[in-house]
Amino acid sequence: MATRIRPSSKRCAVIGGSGFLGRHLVEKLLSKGYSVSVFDIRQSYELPGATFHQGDLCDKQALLAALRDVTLVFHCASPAPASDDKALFERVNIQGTQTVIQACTEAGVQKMVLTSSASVVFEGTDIKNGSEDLPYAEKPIDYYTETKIEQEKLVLKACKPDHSLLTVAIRPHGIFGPRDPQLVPILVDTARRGKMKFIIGDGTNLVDFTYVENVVHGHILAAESLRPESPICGKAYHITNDEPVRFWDFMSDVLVGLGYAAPRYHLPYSLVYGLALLLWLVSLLLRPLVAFKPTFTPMRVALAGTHHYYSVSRAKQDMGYKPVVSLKEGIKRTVESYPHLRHGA
Ligand SMILES: NC(=O)C1=CN([C@@H]2O[C@H](COP(=O)(O)OP(=O)(O)OC[C@H]3O[C@@H](n4cnc5c(N)ncnc54)[C@H](O)[C@@H]3O)[C@@H](O)[C@H]2O)C=CC1
Ligand SMILES: CC(C)CCC[C@@H](C)[C@H]1CC[C@H]2C3=C(CC[C@]12C)[C@@]1(C)CCC(=O)C[C@@H]1CC3
Repeated sequence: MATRIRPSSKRCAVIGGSGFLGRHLVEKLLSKGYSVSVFDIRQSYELPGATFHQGDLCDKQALLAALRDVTLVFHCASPAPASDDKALFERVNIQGTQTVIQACTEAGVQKMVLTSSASVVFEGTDIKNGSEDLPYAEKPIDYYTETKIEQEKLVLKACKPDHSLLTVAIRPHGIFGPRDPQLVPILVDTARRGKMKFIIGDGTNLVDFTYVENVVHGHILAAESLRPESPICGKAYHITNDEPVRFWDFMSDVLVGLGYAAPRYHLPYSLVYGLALLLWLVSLLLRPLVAFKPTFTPMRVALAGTHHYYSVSRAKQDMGYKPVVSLKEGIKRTVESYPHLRHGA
């Protein structure tokens, strides 16, 4: 009689593994002895121990090929928030995530860890030490957030009481670190265009920025804690640096570290928000004729001018989470990793 080989519990898949967070996750998993199947619409690197599967996560057959013998799936794929493309967000984050869940079920995957976002509860107004009990945003600040909410609901609902599939969602906030394609490059681009002179509001608003290795650590802890009897099944967890910082101090540290001047002049929050909203509406109306993307979108202004930091007590209690890299060290490593973005480079 043929014996069925049990898939190894150290064989996992990272959907979105070519991205910023995905690649850091793949590297850490490999260093911990996992073998990794990387699934993404693009291949951005090669690594021993990682097998690449290029495909769209909306394509179940392509996913099934990548999930063969896999027991654990990390789903960290999403279109970039800056794409501002409603149809794309819906197709990838909602329908695509449904397809990922179906593929996991058909392939016999036992555990799934979703990268959600702390922004699923953010409506553009202050959140101070917010817990996971806050309700989902009724008026999310953009399409990206709207679809991240639906995505998280789908994944948490897919957690099966018969334990055939266990799921958990990680909600990071403001991820930064080497190879980040968003935060530092946008900041530097804005500074190079002479637009980082202003502080939106009084500059005292506290925000979470999370070093990428802490986000990776939270994901792996969640995966390794996900067992039928575990309290984390079907739940969402904030993962941050647990060191809320003034938004404008963080921006200034990165800018000054790279040789640029820190912003100095204050502008009233409501004025900048109103202007950003107006500009966004104009860009929407003109979209068929000219494509221009404002730097100061209403979403970025809201993120830059309000308090939004989150409690990680639940992750500490249920999975023993503790950040592994401090904010200061994270900023240092990040600044050092971008020599080409230094002033004058
Ligand atoms: N960067 C941040 O500050 C935060 C990010 N997140 C979440 O973390 C996750 C990872 O984000 P990042 O690494 O920053 O983004 P990223 O853009 O670097 O990575 C996303 C990856 O998903 C892939 N992808 C997109 N559509 C796909 C599709 N249809 N099929 C297969 N692959 C597809 C992309 O090619 C890319 O490699 C996302 O789910 C994002 O929503 C959550 C909170 C904060
Ligand atoms: C032009 C400046 C006012 C701001 C430049 C920095 C911003 C590009 C970033 C500051 C906070 C970041 C952030 C995200 C993207 C990059 C920033 C807006 C997210 C929207 C990424 C996706 C998420 O899930 C939430 C993040 C919140 C913080």
